[in-house]
Amino acid sequence: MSNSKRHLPVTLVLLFDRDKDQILLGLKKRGFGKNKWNGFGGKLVPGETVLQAAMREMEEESGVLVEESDMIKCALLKLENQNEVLEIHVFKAYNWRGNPIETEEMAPKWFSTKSIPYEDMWQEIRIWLPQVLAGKAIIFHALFETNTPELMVDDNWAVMTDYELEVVDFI
Ligand SMILES: Nc1ncnc2c1[nH]c(=O)n2[C@H]1C[C@H](O)[C@@H](COP(=O)(O)OP(=O)(O)OP(=O)(O)O)O1
Repeated sequence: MSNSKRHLPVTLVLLFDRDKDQILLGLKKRGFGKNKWNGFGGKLVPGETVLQAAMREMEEESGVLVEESDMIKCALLKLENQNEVLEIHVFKAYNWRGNPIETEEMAPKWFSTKSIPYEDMWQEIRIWLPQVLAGKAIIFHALFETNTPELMVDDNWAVMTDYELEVVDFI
């Protein structure tokens, strides 16, 4: 991987109801990734840590509050194209406060972990999410070819050409 490329950190939070064996996903209503199901997250605002951004984006997009101590880092995704590297810091959580609500950005819905709508999600998630569902912590690095002038690795424009997935003890 080239270190000279711009690195863009973003967050992603996956909420799990262990009793029902369900995961909370949101249907993105606007902008980048519109009409895809995903966890909740986004870009950092200046001065914010990754963890603070994860908590803020979770609450803004779903109405659900996850305490810092309940955020469990479970994956680091490095999605690289010819221009930059999108670094997605993924947290899982089993405890939260509040009920998921529809927001301007996301429409939330609980899914059984056995019927995740992979066909309507980002192309890379079907590779790494099963590892997280199996309780593993992972580092995932994928290369994309894109014809867009800047990131993103939007699969309307980009094709994943290679990837490696490493199971780790701690991220
Ligand atoms: N392949 C890919 N490209 C881009 N983003 C993602 C993926 N896979 C993913 O899982 N994601 C995640 C990473 C983030 O959680 C979101 C994208 O964040 P985005 O909605 O652009 O950030 P916001 O800060 O919320 O931006 P605004 O929509 O408010 O402008 O998808």
